[in-house]
Amino acid sequence: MNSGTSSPQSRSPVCSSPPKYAELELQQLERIPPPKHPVKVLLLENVHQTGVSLFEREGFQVELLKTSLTEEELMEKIKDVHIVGIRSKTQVTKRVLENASKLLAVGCFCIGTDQVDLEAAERLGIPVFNSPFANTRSVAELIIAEVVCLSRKLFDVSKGCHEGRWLKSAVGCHEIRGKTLGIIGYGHIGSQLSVLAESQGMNVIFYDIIPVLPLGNSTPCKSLEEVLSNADFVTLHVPKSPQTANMIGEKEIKLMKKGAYLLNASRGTVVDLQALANALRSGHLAGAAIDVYPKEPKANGVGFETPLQNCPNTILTPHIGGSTEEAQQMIGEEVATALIKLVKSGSTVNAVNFPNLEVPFTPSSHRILNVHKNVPGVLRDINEIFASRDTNVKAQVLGTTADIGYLIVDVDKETSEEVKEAIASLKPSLRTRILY
Ligand SMILES: NC(=O)c1ccc[n+]([C@@H]2O[C@H](COP(=O)([O-])OP(=O)(O)OC[C@H]3O[C@@H](n4cnc5c(N)ncnc54)[C@H](O)[C@@H]3O)[C@@H](O)[C@H]2O)c1
Ligand SMILES: O=C(O)[C@H](O)COP(=O)(O)O
Repeated sequence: MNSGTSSPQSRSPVCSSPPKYAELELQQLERIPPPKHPVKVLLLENVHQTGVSLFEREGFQVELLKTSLTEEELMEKIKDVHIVGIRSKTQVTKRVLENASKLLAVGCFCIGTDQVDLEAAERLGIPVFNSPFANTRSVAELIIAEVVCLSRKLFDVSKGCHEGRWLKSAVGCHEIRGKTLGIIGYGHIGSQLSVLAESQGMNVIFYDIIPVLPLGNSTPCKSLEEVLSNADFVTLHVPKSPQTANMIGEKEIKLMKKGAYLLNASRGTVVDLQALANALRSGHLAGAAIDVYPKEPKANGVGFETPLQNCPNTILTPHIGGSTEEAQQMIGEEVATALIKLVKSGSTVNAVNFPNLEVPFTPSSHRILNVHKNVPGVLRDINEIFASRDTNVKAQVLGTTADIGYLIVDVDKETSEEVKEAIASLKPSLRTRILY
């Protein structure tokens, strides 16, 4: 395993300018006193250097690993970590979270958060952050490229040339203009792709489980089946969920037009790859482009296997939909900024499993945070602790979910360890932290 403290990564010219988004956000935190204790950050899966630099600028101690870790490895490593940053591979399970008594937050440096047990994190008082659309454009562009490549059998003829075979032919090769792209899941990526596809002269139809605004001239369909039976290209942009598990299997592939193409850059659980391989080998489908797999290697190297290997006109990529310098830089900035804000100010804005709260900094205030089980009377008990110590509350904001309450309190006196202990010992308290 390649590891080290803040080991430098290769940087392209597009990433050398200072991150503007982060600058603006972090400037607002400059007046806040630094954290009372050293902050340890563990970053896995080669999180981009922009994130590393932002943490280091705050004086946080960063350890960056190139790969993901197994559950056992992570359980060991996370024990004394305050912030953990992952991408799509690392599974942050309930067991891992229960072993992370110092953990303040999890940062998913990607879109998907299905790799984290969000419910367990919430119940343990740990907010989880992601980057909801920084790699959207990268995925949409990849799909457009693949639609063209599949229509022209580009990978097969290119492979032929590399191997010394000249395979000039127009048979089965088409323009994409006038063809129908069927998008399953019309969220950030699906809708962005819709715009790009129409600009290439494609007709767009789509299916989503919620009502969404059809962009341009795209047409919503009433069912998955309607998209499958009418599209020349079917592309999947749904999240991993129990509803999307194996949503495309033998039955669904049979509904697709003969000679149609299937693309999946969402999650590997969505398509039954053996059924897809059968359809490609039988000639029912004319090609496929697959970026995600039910089981993906935890690090780069050899040994990857899928039933799609050597299927005709089949593009296989190693989960690189969001892997561009632009996307990774933006993700690094966005997620690191959210995590720094959480550490310094308690802000949970954009957390995916937590009440979203933010309280502006006011000089001469002292801030304490408390996460508790959402039961009646907690606020009364906490305020009683302050009142009995002649401490005046200057600002107090509470947000709740069904299970937890998150409280940010600003008071007029520096909070002592004794007061912190009194709050932390309340039965419903999950996590209590003095910020400044
Ligand atoms: N290959 C990559 O590198 C890569 C990069 C980014 C995202 N992704 C994956 O792509 C997924 C989609 O990303 P996004 O940003 O567009 O997410 P999003 O949340 O913006 O959109 C997902 C859409 O799917 C819809 N949906 C959910 N279940 C559905 C179902 N059963 N049938 C039809 N529609 C359904 C939702 O209503 C939503 O509109 C992510 O969850 C992630 O797993 C992969
Ligand atoms: O969820 C995502 O954003 C994508 O799957 C990309 O994940 P990655 O950062 O692990 O490439």
